[in-house]
Amino acid sequence: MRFHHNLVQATVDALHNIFNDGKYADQAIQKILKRDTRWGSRDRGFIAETTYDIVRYKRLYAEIANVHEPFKPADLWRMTAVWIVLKGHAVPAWEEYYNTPERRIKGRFDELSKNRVYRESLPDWMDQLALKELGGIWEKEASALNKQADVVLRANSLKTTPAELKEKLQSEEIAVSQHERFPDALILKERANVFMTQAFKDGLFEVQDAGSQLIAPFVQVEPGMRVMDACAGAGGKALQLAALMENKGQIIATDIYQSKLNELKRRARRAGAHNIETRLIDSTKVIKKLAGKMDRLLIDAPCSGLGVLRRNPDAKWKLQPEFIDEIRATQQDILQRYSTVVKPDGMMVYATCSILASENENQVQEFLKSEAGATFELVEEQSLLAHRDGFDGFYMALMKKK
Ligand SMILES: C[S@@+](CC[C@H](N)C(=O)[O-])C[C@H]1O[C@@H](n2cnc3c(N)ncnc32)[C@H](O)[C@@H]1O
Repeated sequence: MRFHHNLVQATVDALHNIFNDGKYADQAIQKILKRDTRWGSRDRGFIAETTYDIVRYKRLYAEIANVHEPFKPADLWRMTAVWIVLKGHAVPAWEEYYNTPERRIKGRFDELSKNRVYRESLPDWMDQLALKELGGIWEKEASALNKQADVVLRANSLKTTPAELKEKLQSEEIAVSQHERFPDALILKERANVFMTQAFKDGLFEVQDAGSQLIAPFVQVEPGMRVMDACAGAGGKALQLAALMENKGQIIATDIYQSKLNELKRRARRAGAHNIETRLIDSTKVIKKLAGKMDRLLIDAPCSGLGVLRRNPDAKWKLQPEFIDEIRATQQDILQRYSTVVKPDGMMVYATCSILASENENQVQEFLKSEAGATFELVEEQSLLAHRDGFDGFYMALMKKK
């Protein structure tokens, strides 16, 4: 493989923004990619994938390169040299790579790989917490969460079918495959910028992981129902709920951030979803007004995001144990307060993109034992794990109001 100095320089700059300035990896990469309009898709792919790879394996690469945070530019260059050697490529004869100790790098890799926290590049606290909660399967899950995630689309049934979309994408030179477990999902055979396609501009699909696509159907909505999507964010699940409801009935999408709800409205227009109404949660009144009125409630709760590390590897370095404690309290509070909107015989789904029992099953059990939860019964639980199911990690519980 032939390396280009300006592309590695761009990678080093992106890493600086992520590691030293605390920027989110996706945003830092998007910004760097705007730097040179002459870069083609291969160049862009190189910068994005190399940056993500080094973010994923930060602890391992930093240890091998013997560098420490905050990283100086020379340290980041050393980490890219480690990446090049471990990928089996010849190190370019550039000044930054002068005297790269290739044999030592390989030796250190073999030595450090015996220890999971280095091999899978994990903070100690995260490794211990996940081991405590997941037991023996953590080993395999940690490794699966370090694999690059597929790009998965959800065909928007308000406008198209998966078969029709597949053809349209093919005409735009994007090849996709289908998966029997995920009926609306199309998986890209090769990475591409799907947001540039006409099919996207026409609202024929959304980018949504296959695991995430199982949550809205789990809510068992029907056309004409009144449904609340309590933690709607920018609306990934709300748009899918609208499609499942064939635009009939009402979806009340709430969040504590107006900016996310604005983005939801924009996406809904593109998708042709007309039955979504957004409401900002800026006081307790919003929930009180809806008490006992909803046929269905979806709580797609804020969580640690440990199930989606393949997509957000920088979360390994940004997450703190205190945040997970706080988010657990928020999850229980949301369950307690929002569950009041469900009418008798109505149903509620609690979902997260976490793989920790303390954010999932244990939260549901705690809720069911509480006063608010005593009027609900658990119908079904489902969880997805990256190593077992091949997609992101998710949890969902369906509860019925007695
Ligand atoms: C997992 S994300 C939602 C993703 C979204 N449902 C989707 O499918 O794209 C969780 C959301 O909960 C919101 N949130 C956090 N605390 C909340 C609260 N107390 N009430 C409502 N939403 C809240 C966050 O702003 C965030 O958008």
